[in-house]
Amino acid sequence: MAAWHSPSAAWRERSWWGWGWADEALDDDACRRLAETALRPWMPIDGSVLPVPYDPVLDPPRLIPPSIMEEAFTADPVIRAAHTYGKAFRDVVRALHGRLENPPDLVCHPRTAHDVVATLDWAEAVGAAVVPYGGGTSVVGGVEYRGDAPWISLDLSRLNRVGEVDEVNHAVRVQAGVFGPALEQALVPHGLTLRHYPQSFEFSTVGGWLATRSAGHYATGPTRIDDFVEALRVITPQGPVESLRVPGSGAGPSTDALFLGSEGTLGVIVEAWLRVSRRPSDRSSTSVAFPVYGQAVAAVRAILQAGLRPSNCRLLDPVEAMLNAGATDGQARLLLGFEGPTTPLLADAVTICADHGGTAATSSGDQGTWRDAFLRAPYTRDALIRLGLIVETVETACTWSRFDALHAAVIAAAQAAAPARVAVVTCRFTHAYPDGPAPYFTIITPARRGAEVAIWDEIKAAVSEAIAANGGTITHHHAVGRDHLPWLAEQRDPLFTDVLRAAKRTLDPRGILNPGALF
Ligand SMILES: Cc1cc2nc3c(=O)[nH]c(=O)nc-3n(C[C@H](O)[C@H](O)[C@H](O)COP(=O)(O)OP(=O)(O)OC[C@H]3O[C@@H](n4cnc5c(N)ncnc54)[C@H](O)[C@@H]3O)c2cc1C
Repeated sequence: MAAWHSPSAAWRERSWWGWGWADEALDDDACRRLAETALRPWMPIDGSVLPVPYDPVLDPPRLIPPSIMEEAFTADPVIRAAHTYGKAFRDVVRALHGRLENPPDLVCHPRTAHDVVATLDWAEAVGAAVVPYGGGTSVVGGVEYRGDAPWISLDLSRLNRVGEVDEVNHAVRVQAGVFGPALEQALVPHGLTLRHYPQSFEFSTVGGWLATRSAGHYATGPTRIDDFVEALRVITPQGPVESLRVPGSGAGPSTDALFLGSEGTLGVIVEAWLRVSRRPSDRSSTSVAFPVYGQAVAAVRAILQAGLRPSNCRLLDPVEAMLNAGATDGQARLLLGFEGPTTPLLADAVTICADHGGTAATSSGDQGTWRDAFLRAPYTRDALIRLGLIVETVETACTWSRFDALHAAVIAAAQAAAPARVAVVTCRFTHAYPDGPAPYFTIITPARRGAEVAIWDEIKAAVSEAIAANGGTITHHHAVGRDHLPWLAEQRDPLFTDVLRAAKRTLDPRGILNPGALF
């Protein structure tokens, strides 16, 4: 199999069909062991393992690269296959079945902003669609073109320079293709940190975070990427747009706000100034067990509303705590962490938990177990898919007063839509704010081989309806892409959609940028 350019400076093969590094995927024997030891007792599976396909065979590309930029383009089938989908369940299962009906005709790796301009000009001239691609970790069909035109996947991973680190103003200038770890490494010698990165950290890019308005690894905030952006440089088919680098501005609606979350439909983000902060001198953490889930929810709300801002505040329901933190006592777990001179703050939060019936652990063992399970989770997910399970996540945010009903409705909808009504549904808070949580549900259910995507789409539709009916957003941080469009229409005012369409017509009059996403 051809090597695919890795996000780091080194070359390492990334999986073209599944998550992450190819050499970290579970092999057939490991999948079988997983089936025997962990699954058989509670999931009806037959134990067979869907094979990993050989190198993909694709139709020949419909485009010939322009001679002046020939070296930036490739039609290598493995690279085209790798850029066909993102990394959602439905992406992995389709790739495993060899269903690569609409791969990009070409993949382009620009090295400069000028290359981006030239690629957009050329695409307009030949009538090709252009889909910006950062790390390709979208879980909402954000990097998958579903139209008929020939198309180019514009892979920005070679725009990978971390520029000036501005120690005076605590900011860094960074190109959009830089991956999270590379950015953090560049900040370490300056004693600085971004203190914000998505959980797909290793494989997602700065441009991807900005274009999707990713939410960070840390649970409370400021966790929205918007707060970290000082200024942007965006290339649109009509020319570049830049914003002014200032700490704040009341000069009308913000330029950055238009492009943050625009998912590659209005322009290609090529560079950003991001706000950074001093690396914390101190960290403290604990986990708190709660026999009553509702009490745990109330404790999280009380912590946030008391003005405490934990850097980690993840509430795992009892099933999530069992599967991912090894907690077999049937209790929920709150993983709590603070940064900075933190001991009194942690003690305050623990006191609030005790008032709600929580007991703090004497060691932070749960945190370590959970973190290890969490980092391995996408590889395990791919193995479970090969064993015939549907494993997928759904996330939202709602106000505290809506949470109980939304939580119950999502679980009921997933179970009712699952085959034979057998589904494990777990919930954790990835983020929590003074006015509400961001619940993140994991749904595991057996699939009929070959019908996985159709079954999942039914579950997803049922769950999305339940979210909408209970006042939740269709996405807190996974973005809209193509998969969330029907429910976006329910929550976004039509007049505002018209405003966005007008912006699209102005910046991208021929509609070449990521057609079908977000609108
Ligand atoms: C296992 C897993 C864990 C995840 N965990 C998190 C999490 O903790 N928090 C979170 O927020 N998300 C998470 N996600 C979702 C995803 O990782 C994020 O949306 C991430 O920000 C995408 O970054 P990327 O570089 O991979 O972007 P891509 O997937 O390449 O692109 C995403 C979208 O942005 C557009 N885009 C990409 N780069 C640019 C650019 N430079 N200019 C304009 N448009 C661009 C693309 O066209 C596409 O619409 C997770 C996904 C997976 C599979």
